[in-house]
Amino acid sequence: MSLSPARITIKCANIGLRRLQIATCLQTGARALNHIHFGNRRSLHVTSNCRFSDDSGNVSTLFVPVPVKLTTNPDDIDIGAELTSVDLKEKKDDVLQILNKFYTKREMRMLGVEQGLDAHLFHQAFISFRRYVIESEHLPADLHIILSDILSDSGHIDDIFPYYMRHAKQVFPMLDCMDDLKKISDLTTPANLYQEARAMKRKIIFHAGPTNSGKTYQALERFYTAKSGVYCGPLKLLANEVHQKSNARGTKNDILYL
Ligand SMILES: Nc1ncnc2c1ncn2[C@@H]1O[C@H](COP(=O)(O)OP(=O)(O)OP(=O)(O)O)[C@@H](O)[C@H]1O
Repeated sequence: MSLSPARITIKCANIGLRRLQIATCLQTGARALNHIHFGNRRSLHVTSNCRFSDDSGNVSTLFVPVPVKLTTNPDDIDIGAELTSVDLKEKKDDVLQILNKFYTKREMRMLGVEQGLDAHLFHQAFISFRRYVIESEHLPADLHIILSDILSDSGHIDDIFPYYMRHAKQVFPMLDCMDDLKKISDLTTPANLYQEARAMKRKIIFHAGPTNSGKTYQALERFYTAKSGVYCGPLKLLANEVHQKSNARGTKNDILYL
């Protein structure tokens, strides 16, 4: 994106709050930060004495399962059924039994944990997987064959795991990038963030003072007269106000809502 005027007014919306919530939980394993608000124009207040509504205090409850599309076109060729001559829909109850056995196996849970699925995620992914298997018009051939083999006692229930996991990663795509997610959400050592920017020689003027003492006023006066600058504000209204005032004073700037 190219922004021609030298000034940009940014309104920081809620986009960061969920990240902060996840970050805090990932780092501390603590309860969610349910109240985050900007009390005045310069300070971010965080209240951390609230619990998750389910009271589990578990970061995985923050991840919302992605619905997986069922295969619903009955005209598509069911390769699995053609190869195995087994119609899984006719054996729905048996398939359900197999899936439920799979779900209750401790070894499967432990394998799940190794892949980043705690009890909550394992359960959520299983509900989606079971629905996918039972309600799809037909299944991918490999999964169909595995289930047919298990039904005929020539396969083992544990063989389901890779297919369950493949599904789980569709339901929870973050499973493939949990390490990266933890890294970018790491707010525990702010001094190590933005190393390139910190390496630059910069002059930082910190305005401290009581409410209504003119901190924003002084900073904005400097903003209006500087060669370039960015104003970041917590409210759309504030960003609009600064944007309009700045333009009215002949200091052209763009506004960007995040
Ligand atoms: N030197 C000044 N000349 C004219 N008006 C001023 C001056 N300093 C402050 N004001 C006005 O006083 C009001 C409060 O100032 P400002 O918003 O800058 O205070 P603040 O310290 O940033 O407050 P807060 O802590 O609530 O954010 C504003 O309406 C501002 O325009």
